[in-house]
Amino acid sequence: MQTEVIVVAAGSGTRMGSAMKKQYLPLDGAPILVRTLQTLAACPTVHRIVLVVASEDVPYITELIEAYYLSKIGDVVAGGRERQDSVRNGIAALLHDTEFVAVHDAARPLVTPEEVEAVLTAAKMFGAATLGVKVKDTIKRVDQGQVRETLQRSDLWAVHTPQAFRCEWLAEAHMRAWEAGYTGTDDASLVEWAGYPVSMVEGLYSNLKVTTPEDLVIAEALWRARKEIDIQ
Ligand SMILES: Nc1ccn([C@@H]2O[C@H](COP(=O)(O)OP(=O)(O)OP(=O)(O)O)[C@@H](O)[C@H]2O)c(=O)n1
Ligand SMILES: C[C@](O)(CO)[C@H](O)COP(=O)(O)O
Repeated sequence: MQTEVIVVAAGSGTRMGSAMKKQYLPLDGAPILVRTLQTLAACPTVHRIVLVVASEDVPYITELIEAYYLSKIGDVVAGGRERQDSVRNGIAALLHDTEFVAVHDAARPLVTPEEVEAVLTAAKMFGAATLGVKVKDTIKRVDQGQVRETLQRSDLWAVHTPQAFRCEWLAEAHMRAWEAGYTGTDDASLVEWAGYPVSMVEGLYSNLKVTTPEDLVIAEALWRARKEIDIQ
């Protein structure tokens, strides 16, 4: 059963506000993207990785692949304007016999092989699955500075990546969304919109998305703490 992962790394990292794109900033001495790719390559059920990057970064990515001996990277393709466009370009580069595909943010370098395997296992059982965590804060819906509603926290999950799918479900959802002009901030929402069920797999709070400068400080601390535990 062929399984591929699309890693989306074509964002501009605007909210990080750094001179270098956030996916290339160092995390314990190596670029965030490299940390992410090394973890995915270490997963036994991942056969091949499709890496989506900004077209101007392709020469740098080629250097990174060589310098860090990155394995399982089958294709490097150009990203699009929005994340959804980048995933769609990644889908076009999947092999024809691939049955299951996971989509992962380059900006989530702290994902563990166990999380990747868990979400892939759930997708193989149910067709589509996402990692997520129960929200810890109380969430309110606010409009024009006014609280309109306090949501039932026990129903709410913060959604992470990877998200894994039967390949034809993801491809169909993306194609239909593109035709209909439907947009979503994650791939599961497109698959839900296309009418397919999506299972939730409980992940770790540590699988944060490095988005703003404080996330990088937290990610670095978590990474080092994990390394110390591994050494002991
Ligand atoms: N056009 C885009 C936009 C985003 N991404 C990727 O999607 C993931 C999640 O996106 P986000 O964290 O929002 O990254 P950016 O879009 O780079 O951040 P910002 O919104 O702050 O510019 C990242 O790995 C990012 O590189 C992508 O491949 N193509
Ligand atoms: C896919 C995602 O990481 C799930 O949390 C998130 O939705 C990406 O969001 P962004 O809009 O690209 O920041």
